Amino acid sequence: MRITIFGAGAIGGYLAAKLAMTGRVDLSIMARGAHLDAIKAAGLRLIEDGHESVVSVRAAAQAQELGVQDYVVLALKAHSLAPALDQIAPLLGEGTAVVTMQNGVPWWYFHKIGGSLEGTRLQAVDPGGVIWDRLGPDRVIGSVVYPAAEVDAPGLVRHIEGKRFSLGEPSGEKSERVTRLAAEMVAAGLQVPVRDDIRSEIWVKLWGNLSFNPISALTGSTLAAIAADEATRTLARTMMLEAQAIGESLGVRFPINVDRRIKGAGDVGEHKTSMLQDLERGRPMEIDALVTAVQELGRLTGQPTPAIDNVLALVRRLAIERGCYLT
Ligand SMILES: NC(=O)C1=CN([C@@H]2O[C@H](COP(=O)(O)OP(=O)(O)OC[C@H]3O[C@@H](n4cnc5c(N)ncnc54)[C@H](OP(=O)(O)O)[C@@H]3O)[C@@H](O)[C@H]2O)C=CC1
Ligand SMILES: CC(C)(CO)C(=O)C(=O)O
Repeated sequence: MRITIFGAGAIGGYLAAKLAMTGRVDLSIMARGAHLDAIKAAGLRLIEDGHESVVSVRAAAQAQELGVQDYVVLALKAHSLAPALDQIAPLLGEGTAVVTMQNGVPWWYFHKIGGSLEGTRLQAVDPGGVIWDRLGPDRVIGSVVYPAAEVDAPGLVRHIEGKRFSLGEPSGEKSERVTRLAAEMVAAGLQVPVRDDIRSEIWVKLWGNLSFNPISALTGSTLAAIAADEATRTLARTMMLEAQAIGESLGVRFPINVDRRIKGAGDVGEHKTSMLQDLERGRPMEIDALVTAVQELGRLTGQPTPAIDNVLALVRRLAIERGCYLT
């Protein structure tokens, strides 16, 4: 099985190291800059459970060096995907599956959903529909990423916690391609449930991200602090209820209530969200996939989003001022 992980940063690097350790798959990664140089020179290093491992993995800057794959795992930040399309193209053959491992609303959301919105392209995550046109939604396997990881230094990934990567076809079908990939990831020690309704799980993760992430970036607060402060907790809750109405109007089943989801986010503790970390490091923030896309879904479904609109206006402005917003 030929697998390329495109964007082997925190999550892609963690997954690559775990898969490489099994020796069961023909694995490659696409990386760039000092990270690529370090992996080529000394292997991919992973710190997990206090133990450092080094794995040898084929690493490339140009997809032509790797050729057509069975699976391409996209572990880029959402805003990095459109600029990478030319680089991804040589990896794709007729039967190549593409696994999208991004937080937020995925660009393929309205593929095989049925109903009047079938085939709708989301401008917030796929301006002009170029990702849809170039990758093709039929290739897609969706996912929800639960592990937390960071790149500590070029070539060095630190796993923080979590081993679950849920997978699911947009159609809900338990296809051979999704079950085969899940089996390889399970063999690598990961927890990989195959879902028949991946969109509902995307929403539960998104629920926290669309509210806690921008509030944390605006306030500099951790998840625990936002959940403990009555005013910020109420703001997060209001945003989440707006999002829940949108999701439910799209047929999503929320398996838990909003207060349980807030408690779950708060229980993560004194942890800075990825959006706050990106702001502090001067890196592009995933605002459009996590927040703007939800606003767009609100417009599409006729659901009002006043709290989301206000927080989005502020966090986008902050990101522009700090040079952390990619348009
Ligand atoms: N980190 C985490 O704990 C979690 C992350 N997620 C989600 O997973 C996704 C990935 O996040 P994360 O792993 O943190 O992101 P990272 O920034 O750590 O990794 C992305 C990697 O892709 C590389 N990249 C981007 N464009 C290209 C390109 N054209 N060619 C080669 N390499 C490229 C980046 O390089 P460069 O650094 O040079 O830009 C970087 O190494 C995001 O959607 C995130 O929200 C979800 C759950 C937890
Ligand atoms: C920690 C968490 C769950 C915040 O909602 C997250 O996914 C992120 O930081 O992006």
